[in-house]
Amino acid sequence: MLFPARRLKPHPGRGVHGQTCQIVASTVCGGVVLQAENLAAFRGERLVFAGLSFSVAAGGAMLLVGPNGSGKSTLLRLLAGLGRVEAGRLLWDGQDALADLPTHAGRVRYLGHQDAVKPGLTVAENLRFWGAPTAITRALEAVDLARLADLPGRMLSAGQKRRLAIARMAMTPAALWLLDEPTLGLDVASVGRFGELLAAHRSRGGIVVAATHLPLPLPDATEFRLA
Ligand SMILES: Nc1ncnc2c1ncn2[C@@H]1O[C@H](COP(=O)(O)OP(=O)(O)OP(=O)(O)O)[C@@H](O)[C@H]1O
Repeated sequence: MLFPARRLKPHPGRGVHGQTCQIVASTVCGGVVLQAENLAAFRGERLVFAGLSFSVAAGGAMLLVGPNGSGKSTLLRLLAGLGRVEAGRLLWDGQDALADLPTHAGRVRYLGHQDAVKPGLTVAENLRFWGAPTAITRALEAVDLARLADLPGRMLSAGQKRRLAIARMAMTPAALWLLDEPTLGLDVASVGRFGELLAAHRSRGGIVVAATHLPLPLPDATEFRLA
């Protein structure tokens, strides 16, 4: 079902214009902005939200907050190119972000509720698709899992699985990190290490959009509330 944008009530979301891109590397180039204009989405037959508008600039972060069922995960899926946009537009650097889904997929890392750890592979083997051994070691050190590198994935605790998922996300450069309750199950030290990865990503001009009910180590993030 198509939903005419002009009938959708705008959401009082705030735009964000964060730092400019500091490093033009294999991640993000300067001035990139993620912009949503009057987005609407259904889940099943139900309109979950409509009229969502916001923007996040390179180096910026936005926290999606709101009660259970308000559509935070739905919005993240939509930003990842995984959901259907019923109305409105998602722009990347001024262009339709979803016109070329493979290109969009290449700029996105999505950390959802599932950690996608393969139980029969070791911790290190779980990352081997994503980089060379040195990069794997670095990524495991960043989440303090290096000493468990040879342990089968099935033997990890919930928090350790989440740390492995974070390591996988951080291994390959991508401009846009989409995080759904990323710190669920993490201990205090792991949240601190995750904060360092987030800061490094943002200092390279990366963008973070995160849905959460918990405090996140994202200084200066703008809140975007879903009703
Ligand atoms: N697979 C699905 N099929 C149909 N409806 C769904 C599906 N997944 C979620 N929904 C509905 O979409 C709405 C938004 O759900 P969503 O998961 O986006 O909310 P949320 O804000 O992330 O919630 P929470 O804070 O509990 O994680 C809810 O009403 C939910 O019942």
